[in-house]
Amino acid sequence: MSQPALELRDLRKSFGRTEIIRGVSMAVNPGENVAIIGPNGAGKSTLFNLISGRFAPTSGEVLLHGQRIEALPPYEVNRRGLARSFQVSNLFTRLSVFENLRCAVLWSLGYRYAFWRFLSRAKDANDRAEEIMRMIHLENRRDVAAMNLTYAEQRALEIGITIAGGADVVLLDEPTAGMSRSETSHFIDLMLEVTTGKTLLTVEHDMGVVFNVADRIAVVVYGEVIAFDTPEKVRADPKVQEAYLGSVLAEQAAGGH
Ligand SMILES: Nc1ncnc2c1ncn2[C@@H]1O[C@H](COP(=O)(O)OP(=O)(O)OP(=O)(O)O)[C@@H](O)[C@H]1O
Repeated sequence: MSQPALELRDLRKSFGRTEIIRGVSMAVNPGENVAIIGPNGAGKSTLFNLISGRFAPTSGEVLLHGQRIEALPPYEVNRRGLARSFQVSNLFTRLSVFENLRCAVLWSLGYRYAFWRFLSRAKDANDRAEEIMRMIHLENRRDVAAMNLTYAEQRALEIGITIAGGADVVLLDEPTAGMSRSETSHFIDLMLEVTTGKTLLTVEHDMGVVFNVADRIAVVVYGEVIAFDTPEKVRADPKVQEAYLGSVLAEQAAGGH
């Protein structure tokens, strides 16, 4: 068995007296595509914040390729190969597609600290930005300001920015939120294409996407992972049906979201 790409060991987080993450342990294999689902307020975003270094856990461990990272700041976690996108847009709205990508590449290379190195390696950064732009199919929108892109294009650009530094573990927070059915299906294809070979964790509310795309699904309810298994097993799990899926699937079948 290979070493997990990402492992959580009895992770806990309290805000004040309230324990929000209540002993989460899970191991994600290299190249695996894991969806995290659960009711609003269950702690999914908090879990992402703990993994990506935005919050320090109250106790427990986070291991990236076997190395503990729970005490590291986000930029250091990022440097070690874990990147995260946000629910709220992370784009420089007045900069073009290409400029946004180039900023992300330069940032990931650490050139913000050394201007002379920046100059000597600027061509590499430009080449990499062009390459990512092609990967996310935005080469025809190269010089368009991010604020003038369609919503789906903005989300594609965000994925490009997230992977710009070459991270091999990628966390995406609600990547298809706010998209129409057809936008979602295009976007999922793109997401899978650009993250091929990478370990992918998504927080996702669209159960159609989750059950079609994920290798395994972690169900978070009230700060605990109550199930972490293949889509078939999670769907059939009575605990999951009772705590979450029963009501959500009924709601989505009725046309809600
Ligand atoms: N910085 C914070 N300080 C205090 N409480 C917080 C903080 N961040 C989150 N919480 C609380 O932790 C709980 C879990 O929130 P979280 O955003 O992680 O849930 P979620 O599963 O991502 O929900 P959603 O699906 O609505 O995004 C909520 O009750 C929230 O109010």
